[in-house]
Amino acid sequence: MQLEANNVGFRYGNGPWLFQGVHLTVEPGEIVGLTGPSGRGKTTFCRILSGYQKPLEGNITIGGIPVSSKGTHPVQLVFQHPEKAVNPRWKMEKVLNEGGRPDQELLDLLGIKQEWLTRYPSELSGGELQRFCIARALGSHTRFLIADEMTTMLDAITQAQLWHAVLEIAKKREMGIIVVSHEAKLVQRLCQRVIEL
Ligand SMILES: Nc1ncnc2c1ncn2[C@@H]1O[C@H](COP(=O)(O)OP(=O)(O)OP(=O)(O)O)[C@@H](O)[C@H]1O
Repeated sequence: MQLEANNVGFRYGNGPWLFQGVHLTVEPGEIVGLTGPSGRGKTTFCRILSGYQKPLEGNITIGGIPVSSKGTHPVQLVFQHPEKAVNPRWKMEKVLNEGGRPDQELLDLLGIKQEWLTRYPSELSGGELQRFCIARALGSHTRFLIADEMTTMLDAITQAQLWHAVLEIAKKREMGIIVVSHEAKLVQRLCQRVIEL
């Protein structure tokens, strides 16, 4: 079942249109890059694809059917700032289980240590926290993952480790991925095709 953006347009309030008439199709298992200059609306588009924001024009479908607003969204978004994506008052075990308990294999692949589970978000590094956000996004209902500058703040070794884990899971589950990144080399290496917003 493919993910489709059909003729999507959006603007904030009465401001100028950020984009209009955007078409995008992502097949299961496909890895697609999304680039464009800063401020063009990539993050906004990602939020629309993953159901956080309604498009003002057009719609988003999976397998030709509009995505239901009920239940776990099949398109999950991981973005650049993990500290903004977690409840600071929840211990990591609770954060992790928000989308259903991930299996141990996934936690091991992402290098999540048991001892981190009893800590609060403020007691982890950005890279450690991002591992949890990725694990949470990779729940069993996820069909498409959107990685919006997901590893931008990480060192090269951690970046490679996390992408290795995500690609392995994606391959196993035939999950599609949209990669948003300013790092042209990363996009080139990971993606089968790249579209410009
Ligand atoms: N909630 C909001 N209300 C009003 N304007 C907003 C809101 N969120 C974002 N914008 C504006 O919309 C434009 C697009 O923002 P967005 O974050 O989607 O762009 P982007 O392409 O992801 O940028 P970058 O590459 O710098 O991350 C920007 O000019 C931003 O200031």
